[in-house]
Amino acid sequence: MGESRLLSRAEALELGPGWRHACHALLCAPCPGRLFGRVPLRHAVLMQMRFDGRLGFPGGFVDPQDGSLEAGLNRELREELGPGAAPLSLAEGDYLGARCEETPQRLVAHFYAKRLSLEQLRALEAGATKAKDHGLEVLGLVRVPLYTLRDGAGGLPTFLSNSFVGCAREQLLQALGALGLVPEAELRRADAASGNGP
Ligand SMILES: O=c1[nH]cnc2c1ncn2[C@@H]1O[C@H](COP(=O)(O)OP(=O)(O)O)[C@@H](O)[C@H]1O
Repeated sequence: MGESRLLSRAEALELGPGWRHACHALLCAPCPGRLFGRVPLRHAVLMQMRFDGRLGFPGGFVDPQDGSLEAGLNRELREELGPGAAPLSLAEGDYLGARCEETPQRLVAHFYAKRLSLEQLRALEAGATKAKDHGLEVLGLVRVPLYTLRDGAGGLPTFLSNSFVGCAREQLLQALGALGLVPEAELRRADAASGNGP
C-alpha cells in the first residue's frame, strides 16, 4: 500500500474528476461475552475476507448514478451483506474521514462507522450468505479480536499482521480508537507487536 493522507468529507468532495470515490463501513456491536470464560470480547467488529485474500470492510466504489456517497455505500452494503443490510441506512453522521491514495489509481476512500445492537449484528452475519456477492467478491465475514492474549501476540496483534486492502488497516485502527472500542495505549501496543505497523 502507498502513502495515504486524511481528509475531511468536504475536502475529499472537492477533489477533481480524476479521482474515484469508494465508501466502506465498520459495523460493530457491544459484545458482553468472554473467550474461554475469562477474556472479555468487548465488541463485535465486522470485517470481510475478500476475493483477493485480503481483509477489508464492506463497501465499494460509488457510481455516478448513486447520487450521493451514502447512497453508493448503502447499495454496496446490500450487495455484499445481503438484504438484511437494507435497514442499516448509513448517513453523513456516520462519517469518520477520508484517505486519498495515488497508488496506482487516484482513489478517495471514505470511511464510516455505525454501532448496532448485538442482535442486529448477528442477524447481518446470519443473512450474509444470501448476499449477491457471497462466494464471489466476498468470501466471508469475520469478527476482529479486540483483546490481546497473555502471550502478547494472540488476538489483535496477530490479526493486524494479516494482509489488508488499501488503507483498511489504518481505518480499523482509527475506528477502534475513535469509537473507544479498544483503549488507545493497548491499540498502540497491539499495532507495534503486530510487526506490520508503520
Ligand atoms: O476496506 C477498505 N478500505 C479502504 N479501501 C478499500 C477497502 N476495500 C477495498 N478498498 C479499495 O477501494 C476500492 C474499491 O474496492 P472494492 O473491492 O470494495 O469495490 P467494489 O466492491 O466496488 O469492486 C479499491 O481500490 C480497493 O483497493
